[in-house]
Amino acid sequence: MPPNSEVTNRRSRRLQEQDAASAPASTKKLKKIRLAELSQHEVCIDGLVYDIREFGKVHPGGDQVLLFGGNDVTAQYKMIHHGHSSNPQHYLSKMALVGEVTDFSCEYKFDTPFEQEIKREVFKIVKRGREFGTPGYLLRAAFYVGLMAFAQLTWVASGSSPLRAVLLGCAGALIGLNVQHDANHGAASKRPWVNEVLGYGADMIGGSKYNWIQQHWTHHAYQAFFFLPLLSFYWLSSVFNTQVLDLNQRGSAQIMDWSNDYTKRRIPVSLLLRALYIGMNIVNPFFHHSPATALYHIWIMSTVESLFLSGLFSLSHNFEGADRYPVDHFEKTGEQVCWMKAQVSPSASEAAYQGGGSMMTYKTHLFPRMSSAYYPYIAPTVRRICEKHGVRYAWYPWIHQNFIATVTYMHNSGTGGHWELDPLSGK
Ligand code: HEM
Repeated sequence: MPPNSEVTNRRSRRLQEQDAASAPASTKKLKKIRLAELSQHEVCIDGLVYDIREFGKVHPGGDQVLLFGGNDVTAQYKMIHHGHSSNPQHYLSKMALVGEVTDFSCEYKFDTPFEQEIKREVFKIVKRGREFGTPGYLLRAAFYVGLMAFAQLTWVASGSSPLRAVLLGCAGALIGLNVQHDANHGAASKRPWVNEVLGYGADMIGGSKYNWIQQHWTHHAYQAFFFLPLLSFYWLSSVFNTQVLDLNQRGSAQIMDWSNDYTKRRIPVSLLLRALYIGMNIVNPFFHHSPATALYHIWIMSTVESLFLSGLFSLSHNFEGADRYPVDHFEKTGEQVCWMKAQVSPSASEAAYQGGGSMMTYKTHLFPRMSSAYYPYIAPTVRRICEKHGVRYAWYPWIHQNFIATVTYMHNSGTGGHWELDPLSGK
């Protein structure tokens, strides 16, 4: 998804302007650098610089951690590892501390009473270390993979048809929502290789695993800035997205620098998978039908997949009263914003869960490395704690309620009805 460039530019400007006078005294002997000077093997967390070259070989989540090299990953690191706040030094000491950043700043406050209570209560329901895909989830995933394989094989071997187009479109969307999403969150399984393999589901439906991860972890860390669903153009903008050529997701590149060797090594496999996708799904129909019929079938398949996927994206992030910019308070006052509250305010909805496991947005945003199988079980607890802390929790038990809130939101966007300033006069 393309980001709101004005907002992200504002953020990076703000970061550049900050001065980290707050560096811990014990780190005085470490090298001092600016954020822009991080090497591709280094990450910054809370203003400290860690070399992750060796750590990449032993990281329990797999070597994918190297994808983040060269960046400030404070928000990403904290949100991905729900358990580390209890004993941060224990975990951080697994990485080689090499320096400190002089221009570090973070708009978020972590480990707030709200965050602590949600974690405490949720981990009474889900055992820590067992938050990955349940046998039920894996069975469901196997079904969706089987459906996709069947839909793809019949499309290729027997030729496309309107019915097969609908089947392939639906199967692709279900892979996107239920399989690759959990896998690329590192939540489908405790075994990194299972997540690694299932994550390629993104490439099987016309996208790119690595571009998706780049966009998605940035969306999670700064979520409200990164959600503009493209509705029926979703498929077109994925399949013909040239960002697969260098695996550098331009939208998130305004915040993150993805150009490192780890990423570059993934380019050949991503290109191969994209060529395979185009061969099977776009070129193949022309061998079976006239050009007009082939295009008609491709249009049905792509529209079904796009509307299925982006319809749910829209429902879960765009609704009446959604807070599009939860770090506004930080911008205006310099006071950090509770990260977990910022995750709740721009997300909805229970309803979208009906169409796709990962779309129960609060939960995927609060616990990104928890399997979507658990979301319905933790939902009442999260809701209760939000109510207790006065955090707005947009809850739509029925999909039509969510739909009405989304249409109202879009109407207001069109008319400028919920703009802070008059869109024409700017006053
Ligand atoms: C943002 C960059 C990341 C950094 C700096 C980082 C760092 C760490 C550290 C220091 C640990 C503790 C290691 C230990 O106890 O031996 C850890 C554990 C772990 N990481 Fe990461 N990680 C990152 C991204 C990821 C990603 C993207 C995933 C999966 C999607 C992931 C999955 C895990 C898992 C499953 C564990 C073990 C369970 C836990 O401690 O929560 N990490 N990581």
